[in-house]
Amino acid sequence: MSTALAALERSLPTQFVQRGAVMMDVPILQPSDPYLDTAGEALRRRIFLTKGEDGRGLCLRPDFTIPVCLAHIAQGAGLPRRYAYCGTIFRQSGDGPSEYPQAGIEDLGDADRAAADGRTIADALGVLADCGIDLTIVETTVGDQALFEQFLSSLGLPSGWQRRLIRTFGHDTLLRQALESLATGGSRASIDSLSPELYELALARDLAKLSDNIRDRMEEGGLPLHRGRTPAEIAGRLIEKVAVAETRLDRTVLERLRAFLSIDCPLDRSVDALEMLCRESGTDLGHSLGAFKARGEALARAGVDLAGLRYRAAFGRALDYYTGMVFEVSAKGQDGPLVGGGRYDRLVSYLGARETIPAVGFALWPGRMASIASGVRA
Ligand SMILES: N[C@@H](Cc1c[nH]c[nH+]1)C(=O)O
Repeated sequence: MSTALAALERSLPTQFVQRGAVMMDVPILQPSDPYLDTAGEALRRRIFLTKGEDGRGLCLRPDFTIPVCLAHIAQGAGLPRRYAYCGTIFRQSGDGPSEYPQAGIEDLGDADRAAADGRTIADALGVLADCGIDLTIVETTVGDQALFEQFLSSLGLPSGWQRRLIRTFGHDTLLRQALESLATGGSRASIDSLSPELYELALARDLAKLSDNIRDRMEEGGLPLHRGRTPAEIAGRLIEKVAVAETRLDRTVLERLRAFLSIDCPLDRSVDALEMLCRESGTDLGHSLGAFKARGEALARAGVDLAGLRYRAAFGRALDYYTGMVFEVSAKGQDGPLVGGGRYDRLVSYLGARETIPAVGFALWPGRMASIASGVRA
């Protein structure tokens, strides 16, 4: 290990504790289901999977966010609480290494979401600076999953399309392709093999008749039996699929979506840009825009210069658990982020907590930091 990396790994826990976090150790071997359900396509493919003696799916931890939340639930600790970690994560990669150091802070249970978001970005930048990274050579990009979802719902797209677009958020190419098929009705191929009878019932959104028809076909053995899916569930999906395939987006709606996605400006100008778009297109971003503004103010109060951050409406992170702010810090000219993080308000209850727990965090990549750091500050 390089001496720069070893020095970083020694200093990061102290820096986290100074920022009010408690260090947490989590096992390397983790249950795989939470990752398979929430990690998003890009990460899912890179997970090292195995099985326990009892057949339970396990994996080598591909990040710390999920294990930290699971450990928090298991310990039943009080909230709010900031957890920190520094250790190895495992992600398969074709040519490069598959083990990397990762360190970070997860902030659980702070109901003041704007303040917690602001503190997260401020801490991420503060830690980089304290590790000897010149902040003039880094670029911070901020996006907002909730704002994107709110904008989609304001367009009145069928829910299947909204879900499809939400899944592509954070993958620029997939998002472009999805917009392309929305413009041309290009996803019809996905329903070409559907029988005319099923197609008509799905198009008419006749759930009862469609379910009956599917049940009959299943009983006759005409359709493969999907383990665990009822005829009504299959019918519901089919209705959605046909609606998605049949939607060709109205030009003006598509232009509004493209105009939103093309917003790319310094963060201090983002509220003006969003408000102008809303005014021009008659869109109401409601509560999400309010939360976005409050976050900007909290960031400024936390000492972050908003003019130095970039807001990109199409910026998302390729993990499915995010629900609000997402961000990355990268060194200009270097591949891969130094820091990545965001808000994930649904994850902790999904993992088993009884109540909804607001949560936000960031992870640092010490290997990348070591190659550009000029030395940890004493
Ligand atoms: N676990 C995420 C980063 C993160 C921490 N907290 C929230 N997001 C990653 O590995 O990219």
